[in-house]
Amino acid sequence: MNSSSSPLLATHGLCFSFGKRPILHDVNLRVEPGSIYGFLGPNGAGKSTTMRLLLGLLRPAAGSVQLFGHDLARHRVALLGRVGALIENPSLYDHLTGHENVEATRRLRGVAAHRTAEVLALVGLTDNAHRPAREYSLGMRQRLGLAIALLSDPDLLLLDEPTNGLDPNGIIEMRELMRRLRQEQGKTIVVSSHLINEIEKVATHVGVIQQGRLVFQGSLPDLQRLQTGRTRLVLETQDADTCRNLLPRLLAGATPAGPGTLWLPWVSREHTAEVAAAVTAAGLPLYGLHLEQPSLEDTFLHLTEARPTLA
Ligand SMILES: Nc1ncnc2c1ncn2[C@@H]1O[C@H](COP(=O)(O)OP(=O)(O)OP(=O)(O)O)[C@@H](O)[C@H]1O
Repeated sequence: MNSSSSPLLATHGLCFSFGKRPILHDVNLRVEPGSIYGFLGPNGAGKSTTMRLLLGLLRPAAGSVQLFGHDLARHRVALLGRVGALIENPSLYDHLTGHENVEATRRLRGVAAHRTAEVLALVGLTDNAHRPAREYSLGMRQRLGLAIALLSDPDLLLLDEPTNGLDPNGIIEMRELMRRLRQEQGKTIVVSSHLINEIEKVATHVGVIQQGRLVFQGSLPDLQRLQTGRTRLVLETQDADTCRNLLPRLLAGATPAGPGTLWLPWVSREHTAEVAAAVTAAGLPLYGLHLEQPSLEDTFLHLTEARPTLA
């Protein structure tokens, strides 16, 4: 991550507890301007709680939130004026049309009248703007919620699981919308999810939270490099234990993965050749030797299962 530019959003040692129960521990987020920051973590990891802290809806037990280089606690109103949020399902008036829903908030917030048509166009709802919201699909409701969040033309968008419950089409539309908002409107977006496969399609940067701790933060290529680093060599033989006992030095790092299967961390082509030669020389059958690269999802699960060391 480019550490020379100043982040648009940063948290410093953010801690939070619900009553006596600690929920977030020393979370240091860093979101660069113009990025789509995928905030990933399994259910209950603390994503929504973090989002609420970023919006000043909860007060940290320790640590601070900086938005646009300023302390949120000290300049709450001014800073949050530059943030749009979609937290949970948007609360809409079902009997009003999409257009009327946007208008209701626009008037309340004193935003210029031309913004209504603009935000409806941005989220692709112009053609359906005059239908009642109760006729909208979940995806359309989410986009209407986003339109409302965009009214004041915020620099930063905080979207908490915006694709939750959407059908595949709705997910694609939301993803394309996020991309467009970044590329054409210059928005910075923090989007939470529990699905790496979803986030890797849209995010430029990723933060992984597990049990209230940030266990990884970096660019998407950083995460992909971590995945490559977990490539393993799969050795198929008659009996994995015998093989390990006969070649203790060479197979010291091997993990049994089945009666006749060993996993080894991948080192090099030469090492692979050495393993093949040694197994054969020891008189053991070599049924197979191949490389296996874990999926990004495997790497994500590994991160969220392992204890934190990478943040
Ligand atoms: N109001 C509350 N009072 C007490 N505990 C809470 C409250 N809200 C959330 N929690 C607990 O805080 C932890 C973090 O919850 P949070 O909603 O932030 O997780 P999450 O990562 O957003 O997961 P999910 O996707 O399931 O919402 C969970 O263990 C949850 O049970």
